[in-house]
Amino acid sequence: MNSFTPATSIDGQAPPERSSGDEIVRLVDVRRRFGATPALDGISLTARRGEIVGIIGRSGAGKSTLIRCLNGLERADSGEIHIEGRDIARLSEKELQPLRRRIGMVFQHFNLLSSRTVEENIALPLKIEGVGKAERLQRARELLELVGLADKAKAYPSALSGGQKQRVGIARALAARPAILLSDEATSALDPETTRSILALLKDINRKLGLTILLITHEMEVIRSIADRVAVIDAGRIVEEGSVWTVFANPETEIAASLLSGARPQLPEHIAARLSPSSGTEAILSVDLAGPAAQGALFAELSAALPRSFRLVHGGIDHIQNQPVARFFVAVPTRDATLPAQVSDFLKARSARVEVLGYDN
Ligand SMILES: Nc1ncnc2c1ncn2[C@@H]1O[C@H](COP(=O)(O)OP(=O)(O)OP(=O)(O)O)[C@@H](O)[C@H]1O
Repeated sequence: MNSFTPATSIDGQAPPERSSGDEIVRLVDVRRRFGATPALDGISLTARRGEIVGIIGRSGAGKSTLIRCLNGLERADSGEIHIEGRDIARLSEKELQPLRRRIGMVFQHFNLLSSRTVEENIALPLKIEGVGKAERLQRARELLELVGLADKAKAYPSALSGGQKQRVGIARALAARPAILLSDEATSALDPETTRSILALLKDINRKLGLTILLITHEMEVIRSIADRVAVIDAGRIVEEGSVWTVFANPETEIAASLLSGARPQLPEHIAARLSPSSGTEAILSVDLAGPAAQGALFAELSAALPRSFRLVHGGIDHIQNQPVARFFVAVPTRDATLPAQVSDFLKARSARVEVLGYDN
């Protein structure tokens, strides 16, 4: 794990406290159309200071358009885009410049300049701002320390691994002390282990600097690891939004459930393939539980109340944002035709979501 200098040595101040009115980003009914395609079809979203908000959607959902509207590279057709209280939709190109510096961008393919050293890459945004050489190199060294690459200041990007390049990309994004870090698929080009270390770095930076992070991704695992809140975007609309653990526990839309499919237990394929919709010796039930409901001895109680009423087929308990999120698949014998309904009623009375998926023999 990397060692970090405290926030005070980076920004000269402690991370700010989060309060309910502390909105850094506020989008109100943002629309952007390309010909007949509504790329953004009325997006409303907020991010508070110090919050990590994940925005997830499939290819073509509107994520890139949303990013370009947020950083002022694209103009929305209508709606409001407030960054730290200022509506950028109403600003001229000149007025936009200083506001753009409030948003640090981290890219999927790092976008480092191969002809510049690591410290020069990090210092570049400050050079463009006219900051003196000594000051910007000092800042670059602080940031290299923060991202765990103090020994790579004089290296060129070609000598770095993908994970190290992304650390440099993150350091560069922080150079101008932004209020928001906009991460555009920052881990999509990295292997799983490097992904974990980059996500851990983003989380540490978020905690230590109190930085707001917007995490744009198509991977639920990324959201699961570090986001506080998630917004699911589809066809230019936010179709679902909530704290990460509640969306994982109870996805309300098909698109969210489908994006989640790799990140939570599914009925094994070979069992799913042979299920009959109407009859069999066992009913196969999915059982979803989360939060306080997942903390009790549910299956022990079920066993005591209805002996030999089920067997566990698959599943487990995850912990997301320190909340238990459980998903099990159970097989209930149908020799007593009322047993599946009895089991289902017992579990539902204890706040489980239960669905009969089909019948097996
Ligand atoms: N410049 C453009 N001209 C025409 N259509 C566009 C343009 N930019 C985006 N679109 C369309 O708008 C919709 C949203 O595209 P966008 O690139 O924002 O999606 P995305 O979620 O970022 O997808 P991906 O993950 O593949 O990058 C798509 O239907 C896309 O074809």
